[in-house]
Amino acid sequence: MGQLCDVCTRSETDNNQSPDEFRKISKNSKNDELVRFFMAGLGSAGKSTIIRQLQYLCSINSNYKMCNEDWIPIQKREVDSITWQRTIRRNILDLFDIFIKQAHIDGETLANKALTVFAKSIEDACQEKEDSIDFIEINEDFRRKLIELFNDNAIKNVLKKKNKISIDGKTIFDGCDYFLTEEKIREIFSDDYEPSDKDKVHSRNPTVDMHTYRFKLNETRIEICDVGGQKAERMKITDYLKNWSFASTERDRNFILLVVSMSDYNVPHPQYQGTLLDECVEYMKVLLNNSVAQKCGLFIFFNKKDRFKEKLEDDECRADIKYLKRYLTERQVTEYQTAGRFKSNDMSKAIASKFVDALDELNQRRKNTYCRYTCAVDSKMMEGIFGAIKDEIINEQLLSIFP
Ligand SMILES: Nc1nc2c(ncn2[C@@H]2O[C@H](COP(=O)(O)OP(=O)(O)OP(=O)(O)O)[C@@H](O)[C@H]2O)c(=O)[nH]1
Ligand SMILES: [Mg+2]
Repeated sequence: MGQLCDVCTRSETDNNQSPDEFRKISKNSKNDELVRFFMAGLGSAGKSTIIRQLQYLCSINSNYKMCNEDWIPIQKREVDSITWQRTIRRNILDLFDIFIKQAHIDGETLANKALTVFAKSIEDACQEKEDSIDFIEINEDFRRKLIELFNDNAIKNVLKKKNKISIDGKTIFDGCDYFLTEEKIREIFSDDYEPSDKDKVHSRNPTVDMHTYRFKLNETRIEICDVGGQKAERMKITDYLKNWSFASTERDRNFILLVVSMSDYNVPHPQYQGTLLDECVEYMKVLLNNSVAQKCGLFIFFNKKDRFKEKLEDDECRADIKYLKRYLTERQVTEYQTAGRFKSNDMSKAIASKFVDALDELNQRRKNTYCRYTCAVDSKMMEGIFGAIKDEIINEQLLSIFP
C-alpha cells in the first residue's frame, strides 16, 4: 500500500539519495513513471467519453495500448453488443420522450391520431424501469412510426429549440445530434444493429462506482480512474479518493482531472439559483478541500467546446449571456446581445475565469493547475491533447494555459 506523494513539491532528498544520484535515476527511469488521473466532474460532463475515446484510439493507433493491471497490453474488454444496443436504443427513446413532452407543453399536436397513440406508447415505456424497452416490439411498423414521428412538424418545431429544453430537470444528452438522422434511427432499431465505436462515444450511460483504466501512450503508463458524477455518486467522492490514494506509490505523478461541461453555462440548477456550471465550481471547491486532492496537480478539461459554440450561435440562447456577463467586457456583451457576434476565445475564457476566481480563493492553488479546452467526442483532438500532456508531464514542462 503506497501513499500519495506531492507531485509538485517532491524534494530531491525524498529517496535518501544525493541530488545527483536522484537526478540520474529519475532521468534513466522516466519510462517507469506512472501518470495517474482521478477524473471527477458533474454527471454528463464527458468523463466516460474520454475513456471510450482512448479505447477507440487503441484500436486505430499502434502507439496507444490498453493494458491490464500488470501493464500487459490487452484487447478491449468488450461489454456485449446487446447491452450497448439496449443502452443506445433507450437513449433514443428517452430523447423522443422529452421531445413529445415538450411538444405538449408548447401546445403542438401531432399530425394524426395513430401517431399520437404511438407517441403515448413511447412515453409509457420511458416511464418504466430500464428494461421496459425490452417489451416494445421492434419491427418494421415500429421503425416506420418512429421515423414518421421524427419528421412530424410538431417534433421538428421542438427540435428548433433543443438547446433550451428541460423537462423536470431532464435535458437532452449532448451526443444526441449524431443520432438524429432518419438513416441512423432506422439503423439503431434494425434487427441486426451492431453499435460502432463512434456510436458508443456519442451514447449516454451514467457511471456508477469507480473504474480504473490503464493505457500506454508510447512507453508512458497512464492510469485513469473514472467515477460517476451524478449526485448520489458525488456523495461517495471522499471514499473514492481515499481508495485511489491507497493504490499510489511514491514515484507516481498524481493529478485530479476535473471535467467541466461548458454547455452547462446556461442550464439552470434544478434546486438552487445559478446554473450547473456554478454547481461545478462549488464541486471543485469541495474536491480541492479534500486532503488527498490537495497533494495532487489539477487538470481542468473545459469540455464540450462544440456544444458551447453551438449554443452561443443559437438565437434562443442569446439572453443566457447574462450568466457570463461578469467575465466579459461591456463591449463584448453588447456586440453579442445586439448582433450575436462573439469570439470563441473570449467566451471560453469567460468560463475559465469563473473557475480561476474560485481557485484564487483557495490559497496557492492556481500554481499547480492546468487547463485545456476539449471536445471529447472528437477523437483527433483528444489524441493531440493526450499526446501533448503526456510529453509535458514527462518533460516537466506543463503549460498552464489559463486566462
Ligand atoms: N457534443 C459533445 N458531446 C459530448 C462531449 N463530451 C461528451 N459528450 C456527450 O455527453 C454525454 C455524457 O457523457 P458521459 O461521458 O457519459 O458523461 P460522464 O461525465 O461520464 O457522466 P457520469 O458518468 O454520469 O458522471 C454523452 O452523450 C457524450 O457523447 C463533447 O465534447 N461534445
Ligand atoms: Mg461516466
